[in-house]
Amino acid sequence: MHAKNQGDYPRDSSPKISFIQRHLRLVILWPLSALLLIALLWGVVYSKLENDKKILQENAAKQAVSISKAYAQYLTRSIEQLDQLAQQIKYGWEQSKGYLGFEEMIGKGLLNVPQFSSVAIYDVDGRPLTTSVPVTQMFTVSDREYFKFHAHNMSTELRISTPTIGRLSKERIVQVTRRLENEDGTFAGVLVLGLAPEFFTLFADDPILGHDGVLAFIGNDGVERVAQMRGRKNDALSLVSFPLRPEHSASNIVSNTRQYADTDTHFIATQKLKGYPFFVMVGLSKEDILLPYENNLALYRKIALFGSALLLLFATAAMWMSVRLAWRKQQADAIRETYRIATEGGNEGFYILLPMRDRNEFITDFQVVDCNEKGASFYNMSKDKFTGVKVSDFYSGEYFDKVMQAYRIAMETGFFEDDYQVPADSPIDAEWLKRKFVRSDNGLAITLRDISEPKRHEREMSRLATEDGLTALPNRHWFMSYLPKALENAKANATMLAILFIDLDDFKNVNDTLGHSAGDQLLCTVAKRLRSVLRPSDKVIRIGGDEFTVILEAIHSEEEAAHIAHAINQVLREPFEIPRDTTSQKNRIGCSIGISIFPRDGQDVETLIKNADIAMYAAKTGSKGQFRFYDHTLYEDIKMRLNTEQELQQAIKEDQFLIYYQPRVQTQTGKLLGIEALIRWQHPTRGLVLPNDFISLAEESGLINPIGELVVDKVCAQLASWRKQGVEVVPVSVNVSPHQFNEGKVKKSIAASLAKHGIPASLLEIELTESAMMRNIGDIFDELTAINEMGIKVHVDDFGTGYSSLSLLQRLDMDILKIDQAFTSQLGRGKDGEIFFTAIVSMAKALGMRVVAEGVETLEQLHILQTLSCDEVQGYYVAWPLPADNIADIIRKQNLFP
Ligand SMILES: Nc1nc2c(ncn2[C@@H]2O[C@H](COP(=O)(O)O[C@H]3[C@@H](O)[C@H](n4cnc5c(=O)[nH]c(N)nc54)O[C@@H]3COP(=O)(O)O)[C@@H](O)[C@H]2O)c(=O)[nH]1
Repeated sequence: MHAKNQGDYPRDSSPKISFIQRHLRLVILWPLSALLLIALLWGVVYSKLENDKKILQENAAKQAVSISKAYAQYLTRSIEQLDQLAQQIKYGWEQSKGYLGFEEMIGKGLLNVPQFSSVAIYDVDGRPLTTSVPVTQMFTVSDREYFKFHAHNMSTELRISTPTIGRLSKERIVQVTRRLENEDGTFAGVLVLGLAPEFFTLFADDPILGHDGVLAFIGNDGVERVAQMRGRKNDALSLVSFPLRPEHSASNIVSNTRQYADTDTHFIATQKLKGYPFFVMVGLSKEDILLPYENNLALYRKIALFGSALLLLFATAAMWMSVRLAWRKQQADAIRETYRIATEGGNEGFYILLPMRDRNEFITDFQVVDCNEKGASFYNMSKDKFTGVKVSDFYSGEYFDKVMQAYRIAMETGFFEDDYQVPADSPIDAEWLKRKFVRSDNGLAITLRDISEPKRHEREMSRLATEDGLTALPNRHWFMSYLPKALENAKANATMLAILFIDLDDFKNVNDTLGHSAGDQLLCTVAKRLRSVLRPSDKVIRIGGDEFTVILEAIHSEEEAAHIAHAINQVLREPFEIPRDTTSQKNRIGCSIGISIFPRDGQDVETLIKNADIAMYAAKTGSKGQFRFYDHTLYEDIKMRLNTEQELQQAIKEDQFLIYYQPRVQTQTGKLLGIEALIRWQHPTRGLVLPNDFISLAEESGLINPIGELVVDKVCAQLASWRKQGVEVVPVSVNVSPHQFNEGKVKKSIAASLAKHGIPASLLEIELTESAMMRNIGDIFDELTAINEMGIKVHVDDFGTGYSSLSLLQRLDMDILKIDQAFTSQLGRGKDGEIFFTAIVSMAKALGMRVVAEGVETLEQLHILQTLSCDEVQGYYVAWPLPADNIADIIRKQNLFP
C-alpha cells in the first residue's frame, strides 16, 4: 500500500458546508435578530422624531392662530382709532362748513400729526383744501382709486389703500380715506390720512414670529394692504402672493402649502378683523419651527447609526461564537461517538458524565449522558437504562465522597488516572479498575478497564520478587524497599527502630554433613522460631543463605531490642530435629546477632545496615551465640582488620613470611619422623607475628590462597635445599586451610611446587583441622582424595574438637590423627585424659591410622603417652618450632628427647 501525499487529496470542504446547512439557523439567527433590532431602533427613532415634529407642527399652528388673533386685535384697535380720528376730522370739517384748517386743528391739539406722514382734505375735484403738509405745487387726486370710490359711492366706510407714493408727502404711504359730504349728503370731498406702511406691521417686530415669520394685513377684497416678512425690509407686497379664498375670511390654518417669495414653507393662520372688511394673515416659517426637530434628527440619526453598527458587530461576533461553539460541540460529539463506537467491542467501559451543580456552582453530583455497552455492563445494566443515571444512584456515604473527589480533581485539573482497588461494597463486579478521567467540554470522559487479572498477576510477581521461596519470609529485595519507609515512619513519629542481623552459627556444618535438604528444613524451622518470638508488627526477613534480619519498629528502648535478641538466641539454641531417612537427628546450631538502632547508630538505611552488619560480625568473631549492639569501637576493629589485610597483601608481595619447623618424633624412641611447617610473618614494625594473629583474617579475605601456595612452595624449596645439603630429610607437613579448597586449586598448586623443586610427594604431608574438615567435607572431599592419591599423607589436626565421625575418617582414608594439645595437657591430671587417649589410640589403630599427641610439654606427659602406646609426639618438650637453619642439626640427631 502506498500512502498518498497530503497534496494528492482534494481539499474537501463539504463537511463544513453541510455543517453550515444544518446550522443555518445559527448562522442567520444573530444577523436577523440584529437587523430586526436595528429596524426597531430606527422605527423608534423615527417615530419619536415624527411625533416631535407633529407636536412642533401642532404647536406652530396653534401659535400662528394665537399670533394672528393678537395681530387682528391690534389692527382692529389701530383702525378703530384711525376711524375715530377720521370721524372727528370729518365732523369738525363738516361743522365748520368746510372752513376747518388743519393748522388750527393741530394748534388745538385735535390732530396728532407726527404719527401721520400727511393728513389732507381734497375737494370734489380732488384738489387739496387743507393739508398737514404745505402744498408746494398744486395737484389733484381725482385719479386715485379711493377718490373715485368715495366720489361715486354714498358709503361712509373707511377705506385703506395699498401702499403708494403720496402726492402730498412724497413718501410711501398707506392712505386711510373717508368720504366727506355736504349737509344734503352730496359728495364734498375726501379725507386722506397718510400713514407709513410700517404702522400696520409694527406688530411684526414681535419676536414670536421667529426669524422668517410672515405677517400680512389683507382686505376682504383679497388685496394685501401691507405685508411684512421678519428680517426683510423689502416691500411686502412684492414678496407675497396670497390669493384670497373664502375660507381666509375667518380664523384659519394653512400648513405647508404656501410659497412666498422667500420660497419657505410656512404655517399660516388668518384672522378676520371685527367690524372692518379686513383680515390678517400670520405665517410661521417651517424652517424656524422645525429647527429643533432638524437638530434632533441629526443627533438621533447618529445615535441610531452607532447603535446599528454596534448591533451588527455584536451579531457578527455572536454568530461567529455560536457557530464555533456548535462546530466544536459537533467535533466533540463526533470524537465521543467515535470513541464510544471504537470501545464498544473492546474491554473498556466508556462514559460521558455531566456535572450537576448547586446554586454556588459547587459540583454535587454527576449524570451519565452517554456510555457504551461495556460501560453499562460494569453496573449490570443496559446502555439505554444506564444513560441518565446519576452517580448518587449507585454510591452513597464515604464511598460516594471518594468517587466524587476523584471526579472533581479531574474537572479541576483536566485529567485523573489511577489503578483503583474496588471496595467490596461496590456495584462494580471487579477487583481492580484502571480509571482514566478526562475533562471534555463541560463534562468528563471516563474509561474503566478491568485490570483485576493483571493486578493478580502483578501481585503474584511482586510476591515472588519479594518473598523468599524457601521460608516464605520477605526477602532481601523486600527488605531494601521496606526499610526506607519504616525509617521515614520512625522519623515522622520520633520513635526508635532496631535492625537485627542474624547469622546462624555452624549452619554450613549441617548442610555439609546432613545435606542441603536437611539444611533447608532447618532454615524453615528457624523462620518459624523467629516468628514465634516476635511481635506481629515485627518484620523478619531472610536475607540469603543462613542470614536473617529482623526489623523492630516503634520500640522505646535498647532493652526492648536486647530482650528480643536474647529471645532469638535462646530459641535458636534449642536443638533442631531433622528427619533422616527413617530416623531423625537432633542438631544444635545457634546464631550471632548484630543490632543497630535508629537514630543512635545511623540516620539512613545504608548506615544502619552497615552498622548492624559490623555488630553481627563482632558477635560472630567473639564467642558465638551472642548478640551485640553496634558501637563505634567495632568500627575501629574493622578498620584495624582492613589495615592488617592491606599489610598482608604487602607482605605477600614483599615475601615477609618465614617458615618455622617443629619436629614430630616416635613416642618410644624420640626418633624424628616428620616436621610440621608453621608460618611466621616477619612484620616490618611489629616483629615476628604468629599465625593466630593473621590466619583467620587471611582466610576471611581470601588471602589464605596465595599464602597457602607460598608456604607449600617455601617448604618444597627448603626440602630441596636440605637435600642439596645432603641432609637426610623426613616428610614435612603443611597446614592447609579449608578455605583453600574452595577454589579447588590445592592439588594443582602442590603438584606444581613439588615439580618445580623436584620433591617427591612422599616428602610432603598436609594437615587439616578436624572441625574444618567436618564443616566443609562436601567441598573438600574430592580434592582431598585426589591429594591422597598423589601419595601425600593427610593428617587430621586438632582431633577431638570437631565432632568427626569415624566412618567419615575411614572414607577419607586419613593417615595420622593429631590429638589436640588440650587433651595432652590433661594427661597426668586425672584418669579422663588417659581414657580419652586410650580410646582414640585403639580407634585409630582399628582404622589403620597413627596417633600423634600435640603439645607435649613435659616428661610426665611423654611417659604417659609412651604407656598409652601413642605413636608419635610433638611439643615443646621435644622441640620448639625453629627456623630452617636450626633444623638441619636436629634432623641429624638419632634421638630428639632431651
Ligand atoms: N593454614 C595454615 N595454618 C597454619 C600455618 N602455620 C601455622 N598454622 C596454624 O596456626 C596455628 C598456630 O600455630 P603456631 O602459633 O605456629 O603454633 C603451633 C605451635 O607453635 C604450637 N605448639 C607446638 N608445641 C607446643 C606445645 O608443646 N605447647 C603449646 N602450647 N604449643 C605448642 O602449636 C601450634 C601447632 O598446632 P597444630 O597446627 O595444631 O599442630 C595452628 O593452629 C596452626 O595450625 C600455615 O602455614 N597455614
